Amino acid sequence: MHDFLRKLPKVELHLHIEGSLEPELMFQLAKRNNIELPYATISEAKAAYQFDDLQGFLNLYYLGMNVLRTEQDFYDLAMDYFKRARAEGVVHIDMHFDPQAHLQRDVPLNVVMAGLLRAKQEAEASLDLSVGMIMAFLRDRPADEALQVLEQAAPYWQYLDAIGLDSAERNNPPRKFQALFARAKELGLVRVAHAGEEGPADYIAEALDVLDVQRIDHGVRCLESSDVVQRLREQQVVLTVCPLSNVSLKVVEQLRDHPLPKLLAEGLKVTISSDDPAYFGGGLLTNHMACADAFGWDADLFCTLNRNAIEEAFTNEKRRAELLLRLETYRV
Ligand code: HPA
Ligand SMILES: [Zn+2]
Repeated sequence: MHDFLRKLPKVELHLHIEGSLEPELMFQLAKRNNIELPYATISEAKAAYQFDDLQGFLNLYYLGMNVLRTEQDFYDLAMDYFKRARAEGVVHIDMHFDPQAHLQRDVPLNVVMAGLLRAKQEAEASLDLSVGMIMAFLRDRPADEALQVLEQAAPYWQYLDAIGLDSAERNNPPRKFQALFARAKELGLVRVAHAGEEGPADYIAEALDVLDVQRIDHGVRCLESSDVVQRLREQQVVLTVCPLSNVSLKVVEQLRDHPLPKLLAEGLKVTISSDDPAYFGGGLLTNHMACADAFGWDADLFCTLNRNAIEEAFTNEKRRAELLLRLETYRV
């Protein structure tokens, strides 16, 4: 099965590019930019990646990205991940990025966008990898700051596939960002949001009702409400489930306890993603392999999960048709 999964054309809809920053690159960029790291060695950094919850992870995630300063840094960050993912058989990535986390450190939006867009264009031209762009807003920051950043991003609206909502979920309900999401809708931007990772099932319903999102990132806690499950099933709202992330952040104790089999049994539109691969023990292939080991899934199921992801990916219809064909050809 592992060999099948390695070659399977895989698509991930939920990846934070800043969470793909491997300690090796973090050390290189720290040196290049003359920045002191809180870790003496690469192995010390890796050893620190033990989390009790989402907040524990976010603290190190925001610390790590402090090495990102120049356009070249953002290009290197993204291209490093794109090459690694492509070598693992990934053919499309919808990439979240967190402008507020960089603006707070006085890294301007044009630096972030120029680096990421250059990497995207190069990946699409030369790596046979398509990339969607999701500008994410930090839900533990003020709502009016998010609105200002969206307005400030006007020159880049044309390059965005969607806006997203991430960071600390508890006590930051979707409704806090009603105005932001209404503005994004007015601009014709697609909307997605993290909901039901650490927050309750209510937040999933609220993200659908108040933010009018097209996707739910994570969403695993939907199982706590049969109403929410029914709704997700009826509307076939895609869930971007991140198995190894959920284990690392103790949403579940171990992968065998993960609700993925239940989500599938409920008839939900499930996909698999890596979330923050540098922090959670591996990329999309590793997540697939871990699920194969934990749940004994067959090839058909993995094809279905990736077909779901292709159907929902932020790409053009030509690329979508090409990826669907490639998946079907691989299956037989
Ligand atoms: O898993 C996550 N959840 C919420 N916010 C995040 N920002 C990066 N990764 C995550
Ligand atoms: Zn996430």
